[in-house]
Amino acid sequence: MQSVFNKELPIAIGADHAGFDYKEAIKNMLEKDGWKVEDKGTYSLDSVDYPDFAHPVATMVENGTAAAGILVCGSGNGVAITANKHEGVRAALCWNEELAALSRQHNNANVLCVPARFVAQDLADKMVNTFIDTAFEGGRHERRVEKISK
Ligand SMILES: O=C(CO)[C@H](O)[C@H](O)[C@H](O)COP(=O)(O)O
Repeated sequence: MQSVFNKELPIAIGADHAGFDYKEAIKNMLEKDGWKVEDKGTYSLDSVDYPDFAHPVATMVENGTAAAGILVCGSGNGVAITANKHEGVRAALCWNEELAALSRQHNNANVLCVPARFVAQDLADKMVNTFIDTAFEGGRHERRVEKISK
C-alpha cells in the first residue's frame, strides 16, 4: 500500500528504557519496508528519562524534518504528554489497531505513542503499519483539528 506520509523524509523514533526493545524492532521493520529512520535513542536498556527522547522526535515533526514520529515508553503517557507540548504535533496514545487508524482518520495524528508494557510487540508493529498507511479523512475533522491550535 502507498504510504500517506512523505517517504522522502525519515520517520523519527525514540523510546526510554521501557520501550527500547520495541523501538529496535519497529526500526528494523520500517527500514525493511524502505523507510529512512532517524533514531533519537535511547540506545540501551539503562534507565533513562523519556522527555530526553520524546522532545527530539517531536522537534523533528514540529520543524518538518520528519514525516512522522514513533515514541515508545512503558505506558505511552510520558512520551505523549511531552510530544504534545510541541507546536503542530498531534501525538496519539494507542493500544490497538482501531485506535491507531482513528488517530489518523479523525485527528491527523503525526506521532504514534506506544505503551510497551501494555501491548505485545506484534501488536505494536501492526499499530505502526496501520498508523503510517491510514489517511486523514478531512471534512468535519479538518475543522476540529484546526481548532486544536487556536
Ligand atoms: O512515561 C512513562 C510513565 O508515564 C513511562 O511508562 C516510563 O517508561 C516509566 O515511567 C518508566 O518506569 P521505570 O519504573 O523507571 O522503569
